Amino acid sequence: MELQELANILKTVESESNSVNPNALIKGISFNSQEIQEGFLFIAIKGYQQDGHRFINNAIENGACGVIGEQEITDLSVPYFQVDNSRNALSIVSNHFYNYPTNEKIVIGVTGTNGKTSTSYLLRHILENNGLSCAFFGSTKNIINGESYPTVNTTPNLLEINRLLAGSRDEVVVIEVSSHALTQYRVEGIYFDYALFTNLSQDHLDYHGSMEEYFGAKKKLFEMLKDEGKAIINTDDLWGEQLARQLEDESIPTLAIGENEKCDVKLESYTTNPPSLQLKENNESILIKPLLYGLYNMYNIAMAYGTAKQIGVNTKGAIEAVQHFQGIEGRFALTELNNGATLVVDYAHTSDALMHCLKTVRDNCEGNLIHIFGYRGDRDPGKRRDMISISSEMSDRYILTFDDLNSVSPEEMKNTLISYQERYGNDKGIVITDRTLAIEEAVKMAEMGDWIVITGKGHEKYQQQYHYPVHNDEEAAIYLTKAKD
Ligand SMILES: CC(=O)N[C@H]1[C@@H](OP(=O)(O)OP(=O)(O)OC[C@H]2O[C@@H](n3ccc(=O)[nH]c3=O)[C@H](O)[C@@H]2O)O[C@H](CO)[C@@H](O)[C@@H]1O[C@H](C)C(=O)N[C@@H](C)C(=O)N[C@H](CCC(=O)O)C(=O)O
Ligand SMILES: Nc1ncnc2c1ncn2[C@@H]1O[C@H](COP(=O)(O)OP(=O)(O)OP(=O)(O)O)[C@@H](O)[C@H]1O
Repeated sequence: MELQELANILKTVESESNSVNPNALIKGISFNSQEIQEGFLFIAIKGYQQDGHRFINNAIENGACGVIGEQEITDLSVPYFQVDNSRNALSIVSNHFYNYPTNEKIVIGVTGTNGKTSTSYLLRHILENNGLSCAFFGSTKNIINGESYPTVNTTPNLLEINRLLAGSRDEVVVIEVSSHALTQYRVEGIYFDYALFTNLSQDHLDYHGSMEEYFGAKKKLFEMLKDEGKAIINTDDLWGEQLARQLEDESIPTLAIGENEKCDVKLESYTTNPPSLQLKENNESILIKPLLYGLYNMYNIAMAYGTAKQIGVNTKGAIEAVQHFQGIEGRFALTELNNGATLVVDYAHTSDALMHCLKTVRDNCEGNLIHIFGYRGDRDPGKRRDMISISSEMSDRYILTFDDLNSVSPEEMKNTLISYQERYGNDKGIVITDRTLAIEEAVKMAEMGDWIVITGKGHEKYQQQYHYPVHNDEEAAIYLTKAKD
């Protein structure tokens, strides 16, 4: 891509500059001045922490051959292109630079508050087991040509997506699409073949302001469907039902998943212990015996199954694949501990997910349920009261502890935990701020047949250092039960 093409691509004009070579070939793109190399294009983004426009000179010193930004700037030594929205420009330019790699693939976006990762993994597993290679972008990792790559965000920006997809031989790409990504134009310019909506419940209101705005952000995904694309919606969720109605008004084809008789894939019945799911599709009854626990996973399965069928997977192949799916790291991950207790490590960090997780444990646990959880620093405080209410109601004992503190000081989070316990907790609960000491206490309390449930971090490594030298919840519980012997 040549520098002089940019004005056309971005529908803007180049500002006056002393530039020597407007025909220069752009060798790479970055929105981080520190990653700029000779011949790269720098895109200045006004972020939430810093303003990228402040780093334009730094980018030029590092070799930028051109700059895109939102501010009016006239005196740069390289061509400058002023745009209304730099994040959108990043998507537009990266699509041109990499020659629209998503155009070659069946593109599936999965959104919703909970269940994006679970549904996406299930779907990828069904497709891969039925001969369709599938790239994946999500909160745990990205997968291209079967190779895993680390990720910072649930949804990377289009520059990163395109960079990885440029070398992809996969026929399908499944992308977990967060509401942040939709408001930050991270997937702008992708046209989706299928867009999935799992559910919506309170989260991220610190960012979106209200549930209506949060829903509005999620809805953007369905405006990005191809003309022949299809929405796949859990209509048992109230927001899902609303979305389906709106899309019907807009004549966007929808596949409804739920318990209602009118649903295209109907959840006829299910048992959670042992797990089994009876679906009805085109008057045909389909029995699936998955390895996954929890009613919520029956919905995740129905969503993934319905999508795979749309893509052309046959019923038998889809059922077989679901039945062999082993689960996902950090999502209702079960371990039998040395002391005879069962450990569940789960990523639940909303009140809805917590309710589903603890309900699933209750369905399976005959002994006591000991729950350990915390509140993540810098994340929506509006969900905290419901989280403690659910835990204090559904568990036999609970321990409030640290989750990632992010920018919050240990003292402040300690006071928050004590205050929530005093105001909304009950006498089943205690506060032990050090997460590993909290797990040690739970291990001491637990007897044969009890379940210890640790939520919030799932597969993730600890951000802070704790008393015991372990890196995640599962490791901590195993280490501490061994230590108890
Ligand atoms: C609050 C937020 O969403 N931040 C996202 C945003 O970063 P930002 O633009 O605010 O970054 P910034 O630090 O202010 O920097 C502004 C600009 O200056 C540039 N800079 C900075 C320093 C320098 O020396 N030179 C330079 O050029 C930076 O590269 C950047 O372009 O854009 C980045 C690139 O796309 C994201 O990686 C980053 O996600 C951060 C890591 C994050 O934690 N986001 C969370 C809230 C998030 O997006 N979560 C959702 C999942 C939610 C869910 O659970 O469902 C997700 O999709 O991950
Ligand atoms: N369909 C669902 N409905 C409600 N809760 C769910 C559902 N699926 C999963 N959960 C709960 O939410 C937790 C996170 O699941 P998952 O990682 O699939 O969601 P996610 O939407 O990808 O979350 P995040 O965006 O935070 O990564 C699970 O560990 C489980 O407790």
